[in-house]
Amino acid sequence: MSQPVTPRRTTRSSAGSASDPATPTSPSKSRPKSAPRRQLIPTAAAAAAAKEEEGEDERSTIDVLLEELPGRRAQASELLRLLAPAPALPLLLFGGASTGKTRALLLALRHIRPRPGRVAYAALRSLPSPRALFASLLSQISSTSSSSASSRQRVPDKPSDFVPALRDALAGLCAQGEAVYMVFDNLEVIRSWDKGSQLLALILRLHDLLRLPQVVLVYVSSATPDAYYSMTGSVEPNHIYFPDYTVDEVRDILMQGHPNPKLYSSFLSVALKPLFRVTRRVDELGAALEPLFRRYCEPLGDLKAVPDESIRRRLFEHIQPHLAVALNETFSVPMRVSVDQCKGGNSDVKANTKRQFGGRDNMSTELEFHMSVSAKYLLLSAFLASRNPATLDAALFDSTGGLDNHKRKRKSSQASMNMKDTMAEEMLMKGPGTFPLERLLAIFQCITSVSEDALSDVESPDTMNGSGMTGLMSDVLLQLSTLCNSNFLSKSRSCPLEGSARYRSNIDEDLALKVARSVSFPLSKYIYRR
Ligand SMILES: Nc1ncnc2c1ncn2[C@@H]1O[C@H](COP(=O)(O)OP(=O)(O)OP(=O)(O)O)[C@@H](O)[C@H]1O
Repeated sequence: MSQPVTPRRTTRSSAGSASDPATPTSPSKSRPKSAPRRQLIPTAAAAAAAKEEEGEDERSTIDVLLEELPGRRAQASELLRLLAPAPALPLLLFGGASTGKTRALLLALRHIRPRPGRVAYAALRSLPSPRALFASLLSQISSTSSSSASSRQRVPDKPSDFVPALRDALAGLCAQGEAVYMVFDNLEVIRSWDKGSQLLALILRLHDLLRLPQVVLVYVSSATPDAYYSMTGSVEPNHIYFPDYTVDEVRDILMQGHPNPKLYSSFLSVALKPLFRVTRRVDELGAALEPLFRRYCEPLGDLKAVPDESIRRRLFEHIQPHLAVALNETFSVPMRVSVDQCKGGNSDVKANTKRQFGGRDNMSTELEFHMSVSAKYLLLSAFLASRNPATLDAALFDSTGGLDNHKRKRKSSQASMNMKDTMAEEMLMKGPGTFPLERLLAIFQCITSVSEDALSDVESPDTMNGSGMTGLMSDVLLQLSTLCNSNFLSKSRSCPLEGSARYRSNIDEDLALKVARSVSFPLSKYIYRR
């Protein structure tokens, strides 16, 4: 896969006459004026030189790093290039969930080998408040800083007090002249905090505010550089994009270090694609595939056996029904494990913090982890039924259940603008509408029939008989009552005229889009907009 490569920006060692980093606490006063700026961070350069001398060893550690990051070769090389020697600008790693940003960064830092205590890592998902963030960073820095005053200091409550406290704590470390890496992982979490936008702007301006060139700020986030830097007015950081993995990359990741690669590869050729349509997240896929692989191996006496064509066929037939069930089941990811493998150096600290992951974006995370595929489709159907006027159902779905763009276009061009405006206004005033069970089921059937049929890959061509869809429909009523109990839908009392209950969706468009994304359903095409 071709990856975008970020051109390297000026580094401190090459920056020459970049802005004066001197601060009251900086060692620059004692430095002879003629000293080149790169001497401020001699260890990075020295380490690089020492590493070069190591020759063979060095090459092999880079190879090891790249091997530990299948699908992220370009990003890993770029990380190494941009992290050492310490760059003049902050670095932003961005991309979707579970695209390996944290893993790549931790492995790269392990490779760079900053001295102990020279990485401060804030796992924002595990930090509940600004104060907890301040405390975490200050304690990590102060524990190694020689400044005894900074280790005794109070944890600031206000962001405005945090910056001087941080500078004070960092000054001790920077005086020793080496790079200090400060990482903010899952930066977007800050937005959800009280007055989060202000704090976020401040965190992103730390580079300007601290003016300590030895401090390398690394931001890890799902948001793009423009999203953050448009609000700070600061210079754009160096950035590295982590795109979603392709199915082949996920296969390489999952195959890593497997004791029986031939057997596992034949299993993945059957099981990975259908699950990949439900989620692209490596951690979720790993968790969902593990029990399936045990099932797959059941008919085998010897787990070390290399399966021939006839065994593969037998195993395929054995796993097929389990796969269909798994697609409709809960995904559960017990714990993030990547950082476990990043043992050694400073990454242990980070591993622990990362594993405490939980936190603030629970709602969407829980959804991704614990809602079955059919429940997701049902929720989407309910959202559409509440959101769209019933009169548009016929135009939105064709006779085979799909979205008939042509028909929809013709219809909408026939409808008068006035009618549309009134309808849209009414919808806005009334909020989400109620709908009967029959309409919900009709929409459910339509969208499940046109969605990228998640079950098609499970069925071999000669056994394709729609049994998967029957499975998807079979527990709909049960799912419906679960969704009502969990307050995603509400059920009103029976309508005196119709004599049956009506339902209403309680979720907003953002959440609906998130659910739709997780099953690759093009929801926005079905949402009525004026
Ligand atoms: N290239 C890879 N090789 C091996 N495992 C990987 C790779 N990429 C991701 N993973 C695994 O996927 C999970 C998530 O990875 P990681 O935490 O690095 O993603 P992330 O992009 O930081 O996610 P988020 O934005 O949600 O924090 C981890 O368990 C990690 O081990």
